[in-house]
Amino acid sequence: MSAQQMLKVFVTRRIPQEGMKILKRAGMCNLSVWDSDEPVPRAELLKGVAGAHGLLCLLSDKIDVEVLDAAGPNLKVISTLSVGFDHLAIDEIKKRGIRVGYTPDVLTDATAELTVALLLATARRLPEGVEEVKNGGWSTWKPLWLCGYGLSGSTVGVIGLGRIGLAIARRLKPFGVKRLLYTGRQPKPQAQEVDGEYVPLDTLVSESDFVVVSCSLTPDTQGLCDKTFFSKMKKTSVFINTSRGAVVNQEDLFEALSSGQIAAAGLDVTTPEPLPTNHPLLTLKNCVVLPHIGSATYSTRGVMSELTANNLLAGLTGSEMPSELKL
Ligand SMILES: O=CC(=O)O
Repeated sequence: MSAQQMLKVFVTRRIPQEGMKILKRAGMCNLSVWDSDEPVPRAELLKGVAGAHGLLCLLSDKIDVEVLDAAGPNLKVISTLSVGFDHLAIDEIKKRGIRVGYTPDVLTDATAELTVALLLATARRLPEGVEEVKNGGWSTWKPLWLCGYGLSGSTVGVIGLGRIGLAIARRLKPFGVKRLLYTGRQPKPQAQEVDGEYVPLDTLVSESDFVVVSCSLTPDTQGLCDKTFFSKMKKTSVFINTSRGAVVNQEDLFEALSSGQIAAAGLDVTTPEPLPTNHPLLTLKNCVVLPHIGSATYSTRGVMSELTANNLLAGLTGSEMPSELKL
């Protein structure tokens, strides 16, 4: 391709080299990269995207009308290095005939694994235990010290039995889970594999010992876990969220945790991200907060970046994408 024919692509962050290699090797992109581990400032995003044919972005980049306008009519494809797409103004993107690539499947195992790790860490109070060892709080073996809750014989409720929800359920069942409840828009045939019982949300919330949120963020799920939701949970139950922070009303969660309405919470996602270090949730021993690392294994992030690059190239050439979001 001649220099004039090269297609302009803006990449909003330094991404794993696997993906960059694919983009460079394709020889059709005039690449402009925000070459940093930190998010691109809004002004730089608006500047960088101007005239672009392709945009490779992250879940922390809000791609709204302003960005689409700044890009202008050349923009053919947006490829996000994430399975979630709540950061994209989908209606507007669709209206403009822009295609969207995303990264389902390749991060399912890593995210499910992290969810299990967070659930166990929260339920068995691992961060508190580690802290006590370091600060001298470990005086002797005590029968009731640092007791938590176990999965064996428990009821687990999964909100959203999609790819990741099912992968979480599959991993939790062998711990001796007695009942596996789930909710969602409709019953899923694949729930059979984990003996999943499709129940109304209220039943799931009130009967589960562990409530695991694994749904996508939509207008229907925004703020779903609020005061009323937490008031229906058992006092001994544990709440886990590895989907999106905005599914939870954090003030109501703080109240539920600090009043003893629920036993504990483990969050890999918050609003905002990062959660300010003076946030009330961080003062609670029964709240374990992780910095949105669900898919963070070296290999998963490598494969995600490859898929993101291949989606982008397919969008630029008008061919079939490995993972296109149906708009
Ligand atoms: O949250 C992570 C993702 O959407 O990929």
